[in-house]
Amino acid sequence: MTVTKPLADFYAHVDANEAHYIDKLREVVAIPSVSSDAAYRPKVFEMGAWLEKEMQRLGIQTKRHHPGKHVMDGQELELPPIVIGTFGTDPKKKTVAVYGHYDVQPALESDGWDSDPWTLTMMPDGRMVGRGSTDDKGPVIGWLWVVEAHQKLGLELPVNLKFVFEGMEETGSEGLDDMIISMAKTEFKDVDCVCISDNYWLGTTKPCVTYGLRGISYFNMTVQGPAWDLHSGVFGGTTHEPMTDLIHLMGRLVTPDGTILVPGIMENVAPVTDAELEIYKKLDVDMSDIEASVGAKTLIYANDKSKTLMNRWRFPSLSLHGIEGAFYAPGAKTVIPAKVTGKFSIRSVPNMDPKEINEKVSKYLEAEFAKLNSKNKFKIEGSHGGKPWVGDLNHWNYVAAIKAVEQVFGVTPDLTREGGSIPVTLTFQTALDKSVLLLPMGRSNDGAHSVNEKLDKDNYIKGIKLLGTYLHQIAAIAK
Ligand SMILES: NCC(=O)N[C@@H](Cc1c[nH]cn1)C(=O)O
Ligand SMILES: [Zn+2]
Ligand SMILES: [Zn+2]
Repeated sequence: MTVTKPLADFYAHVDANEAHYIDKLREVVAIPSVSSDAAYRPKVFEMGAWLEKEMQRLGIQTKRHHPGKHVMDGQELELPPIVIGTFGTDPKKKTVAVYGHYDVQPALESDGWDSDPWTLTMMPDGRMVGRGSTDDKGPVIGWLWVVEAHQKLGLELPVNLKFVFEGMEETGSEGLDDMIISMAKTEFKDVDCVCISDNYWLGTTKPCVTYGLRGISYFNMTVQGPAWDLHSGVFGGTTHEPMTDLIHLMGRLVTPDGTILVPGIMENVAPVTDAELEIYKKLDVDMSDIEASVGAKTLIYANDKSKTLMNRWRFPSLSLHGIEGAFYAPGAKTVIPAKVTGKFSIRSVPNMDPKEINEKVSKYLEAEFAKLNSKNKFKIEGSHGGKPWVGDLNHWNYVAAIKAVEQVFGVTPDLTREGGSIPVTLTFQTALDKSVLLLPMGRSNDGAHSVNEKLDKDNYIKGIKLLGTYLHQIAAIAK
């Protein structure tokens, strides 16, 4: 594919500024903007302020939207600002809305990291290791470098941009949906399409364009018994133990082969069509890549690529995440915890309704708890959620993204769905009535949410080129 002079200049500039982009990634990784932990909330604000300052330096007009307060860990906390940026308002140009998040998942070196999660560590093979490198700080700042490169080159950006960067994505995107809905006819009235770079390639070598996400319904169930923690030598065998009840209930949610045991949960999942089966058979995925991302030979359908991808993308799954209040430190403390909270989530797919999921899960667990004849107290609560999303692959937004991948990488991208959730995606699509697509920067083995999260240098640099090329393609196609 021929590359126009402005894009050739843009690519050369991006290559020449690699060290600057890496320095900036180092700066943002060093801000532990963990949204799920009250103790880190000032750091989330610091990261929002960093972005705002950087955007202002580039001449992007910024506004802060304050979603208000929420309660976390028993504390009332200010929600971090949603940073809205406007770059260009030329009515002759298309306006592309770009969404990303500046919060990250928690990370402790003791979880098994090989280096400090908050120090970007450059590996000889090109991996840049650090929390948030791929999810989602690398892609978020990548958009800024597209603007910066055009400015430095004196090149006009062929589209207007509307940035939406939030600091609560990893913890339920509180306040974001309401903001987008309320500003659909004002702030976002000129938006023509939406692009989100916050997911991963299917494998490690071929880029993709993504048109679907699963939804999520996250639950906390609490069993409370004794007024305080007890000595198991004194009270073991004489009192109902919260942990025993909880483990029983957690074991009633899902089988080891992933079958969800909540009655009726699969009712609304559309049956797989023959046409769909064909799509999955044709997908070019290497099972060993998926196995390598797991880091062990534990795949349920190790020899069946279609089943593996369908269970990731188009069937629901239920995962058990943790138990708050349980003893988990090294050593042998003989405690009976007084109160424990089990955390689990269901990834949902089209036609499943979050309200119905909540009702079915609550009714089932309450009935299962009643069967235990325990004198402990039980409570089940839905904490946060989001609906699944599927986009229209035939829209010009997708044509532009596919062409951009072909131009930068010389291959036609995989067209993928994704098992993770970005609740705002569907909100953008429905509230603005515009096409939304996902254009990822990172690879399948980046380890988002896991230990040793990384972004490969090559993906970062080519990713910046990809995001810029996509904007040029939008301008060229959508005239
Ligand atoms: N990169 C998207 C992502 O990681 N999304 C999270 C969203 C979420 C929901 N609850 C907690 N985090 C995901 O887990 O899919
Ligand atoms: Zn993310
Ligand atoms: Zn994430």
